[in-house]
Amino acid sequence: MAGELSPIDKAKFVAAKRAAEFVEDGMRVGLGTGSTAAWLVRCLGEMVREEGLKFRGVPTSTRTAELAREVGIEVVSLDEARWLDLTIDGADEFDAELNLIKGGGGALLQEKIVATASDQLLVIADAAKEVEHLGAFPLPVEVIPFGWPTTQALIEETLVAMDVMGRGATLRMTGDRPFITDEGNHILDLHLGRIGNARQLAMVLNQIPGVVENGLFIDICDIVVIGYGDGRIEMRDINSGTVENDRLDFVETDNLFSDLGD
Ligand SMILES: O=C[C@H](O)[C@H](O)[C@H](O)COP(=O)(O)O
Repeated sequence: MAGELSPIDKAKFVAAKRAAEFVEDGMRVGLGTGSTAAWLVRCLGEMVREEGLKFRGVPTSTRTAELAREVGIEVVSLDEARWLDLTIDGADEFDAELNLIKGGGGALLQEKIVATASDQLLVIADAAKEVEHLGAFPLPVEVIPFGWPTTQALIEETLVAMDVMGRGATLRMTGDRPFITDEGNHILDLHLGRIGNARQLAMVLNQIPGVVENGLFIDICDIVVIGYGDGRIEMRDINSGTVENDRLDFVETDNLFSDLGD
């Protein structure tokens, strides 16, 4: 139950719980991927079951789609929804301007498409995800399997030319096989350390043949809801410049906590 959660899970949970309050009847909502987004999906499922909330969710991965259906959310595809009122998703890093690194779970492509098709992107994160400069978290780049070593070499040449080489790129693996995304692609993780000009890097990477998308989300996120292990929540809105502080008391919620992980 909530009392048994680690501080990091409590932080993710309170951020997710607060963000779920943004969802209103009739909305079309993008549902992110990852452990924090899984908390959100569980919270929304509870609101559907207990409070009769009626909304349609567009998942950003097969994992999220399965969980959303499991908890009772009406799932529709982006093709059906076309445009979304709101997307709520996690992030691997965010900076003061709410630029993000995403894709630690390999879902960056669908996440970026869904976020860009939304009126608002709200990111939920524990406080440890905030950074001064993006790049300590390896930057995921989705590449098509055909000729991926050549694509990797081109990316590394580009990084050298931009003076952001770090420790180069590695192919993401699952056991002894390359990781495969929902779109059938591979992921190269770029170990950069610090990204000076994230906007420029995001654009340059997508020019390289074989690159499908990169995990830099620049000027896409509107609001971040930051959770802390003691129940505190900080909400920053980049458009209005407002910062709100709140606190959430933990309650026993068997339905939410019976199935940890994502
Ligand atoms: O591909 C995965 C996503 O971008 C996730 O939202 C991101 O990796 C954060 O995941 P988590 O909430 O598990 O830290």
